[in-house]
Amino acid sequence: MSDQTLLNIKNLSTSFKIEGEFYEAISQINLQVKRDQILAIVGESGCGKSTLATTVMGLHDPAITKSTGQVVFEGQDLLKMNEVQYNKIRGAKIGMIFQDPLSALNPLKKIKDQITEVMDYHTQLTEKQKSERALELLQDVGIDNPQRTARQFPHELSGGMRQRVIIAIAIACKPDLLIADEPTTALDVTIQAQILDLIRKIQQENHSGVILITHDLGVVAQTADEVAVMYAGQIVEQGTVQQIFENPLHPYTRSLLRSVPQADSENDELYVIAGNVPSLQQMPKDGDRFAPRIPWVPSSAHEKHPTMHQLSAGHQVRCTCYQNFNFPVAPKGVRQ
Ligand SMILES: Nc1ncnc2c1ncn2[C@@H]1O[C@H](COP(=O)(O)OP(=O)(O)OP(=O)(O)O)[C@@H](O)[C@H]1O
Repeated sequence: MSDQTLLNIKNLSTSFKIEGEFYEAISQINLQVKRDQILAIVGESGCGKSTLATTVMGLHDPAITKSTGQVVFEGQDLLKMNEVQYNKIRGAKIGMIFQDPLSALNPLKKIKDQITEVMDYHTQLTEKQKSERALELLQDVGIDNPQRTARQFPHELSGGMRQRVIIAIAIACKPDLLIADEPTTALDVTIQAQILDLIRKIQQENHSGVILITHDLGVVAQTADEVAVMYAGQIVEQGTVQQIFENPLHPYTRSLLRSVPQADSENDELYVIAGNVPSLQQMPKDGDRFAPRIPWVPSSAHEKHPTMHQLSAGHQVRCTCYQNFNFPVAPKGVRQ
């Protein structure tokens, strides 16, 4: 493990209690995040991306959630921490940017007070210093008139401005690790690009590590260094952004890539991956979890209990099924 590793997730599984039984939402996750690196986690809705983030942040109710494995952050296993210990790290060393800025902000508090609040908890700064820092942060995240925005309430700001405020709060204490869960989903494309540039800029300035959660491969291509593709609670492929985009191997990665609209092929019908991500109670017990959605591939092509295979430095794929087929995503003429 390199010295630059900030977060080392080992065999992490999280289960939720549903009607009295626990069901796994993420299974045996192994991932590392280094300083100066943006790791994207990509997959359709329901694949477990947010569960992974909220497990790292320690945001689950222990009465209905069980996590096993390790989440080693700067040498300490977060899963072993109590709430008091966790609170010292959350917001200070690990910052989180949430998907929906409107619900993440308090509608009744002015923007300045929402930014200084996190400093009340984690710093010894005076009131004056905190106010100055709040204005500085608003400026850092590209807000033109920080004094005015500081006095406003969330509903007075546009979606893009609110997301900038959320980022200001997340970076107020210069965290080593930033977790951004679908940070641009609610924004239009131009603002989306600005917010992604901002996250990249902050990451470079602070030498932090970033986990960027998204269902959007365009966002991944534009922002990430490393990519982990998740399907049904498992990582199915992992590699650098070049490895994943230039040599995708797992049929799920290939399907996701095929379903991205291409600017240069207007006439092609957009590929839609048939079926749905299974619910936790209906998770396949054997075989590749994606197999039911590619029924033209015989089950003999899949490993009974698929494991990760190292293909080249940094590039791993689950299941050996990619070896037997040069997967067309769906053979021509197959009706989905
Ligand atoms: N508290 C919970 N109790 C029971 N099931 C849950 C809970 N939270 C999430 N799940 C289930 O776990 C699975 C993974 O959900 P998760 O939200 O992590 O996926 P996701 O990839 O982040 O999707 P999205 O982008 O829609 O948030 C889903 O089947 C979801 O219904």
